[in-house]
Amino acid sequence: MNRQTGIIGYGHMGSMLAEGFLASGALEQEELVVTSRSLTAAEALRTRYPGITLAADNAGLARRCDLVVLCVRPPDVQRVLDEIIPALRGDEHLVSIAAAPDLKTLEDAYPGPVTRAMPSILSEVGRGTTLIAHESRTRTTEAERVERLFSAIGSVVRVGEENLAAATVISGCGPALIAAISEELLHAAVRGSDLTREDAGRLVRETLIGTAAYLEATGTSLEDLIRRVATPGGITEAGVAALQTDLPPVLDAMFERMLARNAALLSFGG
Ligand SMILES: NC(=O)C1=CN([C@@H]2O[C@H](COP(=O)(O)OP(=O)(O)OC[C@H]3O[C@@H](n4cnc5c(N)ncnc54)[C@H](O)[C@@H]3O)[C@@H](O)[C@H]2O)C=CC1
Ligand SMILES: O=C(O)[C@@H]1CCC=N1
Repeated sequence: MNRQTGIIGYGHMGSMLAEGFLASGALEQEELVVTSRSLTAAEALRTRYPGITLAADNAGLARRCDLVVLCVRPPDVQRVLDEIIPALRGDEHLVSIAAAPDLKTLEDAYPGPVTRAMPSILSEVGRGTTLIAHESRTRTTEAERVERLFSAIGSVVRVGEENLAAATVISGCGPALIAAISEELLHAAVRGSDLTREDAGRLVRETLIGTAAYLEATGTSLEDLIRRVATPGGITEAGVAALQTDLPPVLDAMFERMLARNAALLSFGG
């Protein structure tokens, strides 16, 4: 039986997964096949890992692999499925990392085992969580193989598909959300003081990195961290109180918009 793993779409995520699976040793070079609309970027990977295969097209990749990971954007998924399904026997494991379509659509399109995996860019540094939702046809051995693969680049959390969108907001989208909030802190400091953008930016970045390191090293909860920094009657307390009053409706609206966007992607089938 063919045991090669295929990655279709060598963009931000596809390249991160290919690099991570190879660097961690989760896949041997000979076990990986990659294809994409343009193979230029993947050719650089093959220079470093000469044993990998670059397939000329998606159907060619599908014919070689028993595990196929779709790493294209939601609007491109259907076209890729149309190309690969005729080339698959029907027992290969199809894994989609796209925000859409949902498992039901994938399951209706393809008779074999199907899984949705939602990685995070943080797996590029080994610190991301991949959310995994398997459909009912996926057998334990197949589920475990996929989870082992993604565990090599970070942690894996199984979620029911009904919670995948909400969990994606936190883990998959989270790095961008935290970066956007940090950027707003930077802008507020520049608007409200004589700090230069460069100085405020450096402080925000160091504080962000330091906060993550502190949480990790001490195991402190977010709530306790707030208590440790916010001296009673001090300046942090004033800022935290402002955030606790004004942020919940902002974040509720953000969450709602993100889930609505996710639902729209799902209803277009991508
Ligand atoms: N960027 C992120 O942090 C995350 C993205 N995702 C999902 O991952 C998927 C990919 O996202 P990115 O890597 O950010 O996008 P991207 O645009 O960087 O990469 C997509 C790649 O697919 C290739 N492609 C497009 N059509 C193709 C086709 N017909 N055949 C073969 N290759 C094709 C493109 O050339 C490109 O290299 C999306 O569906 C997204 O929902 C999931 C979790 C996190
Ligand atoms: O923004 C997106 O749609 C993708 C899914 C999770 C992170 N990036």
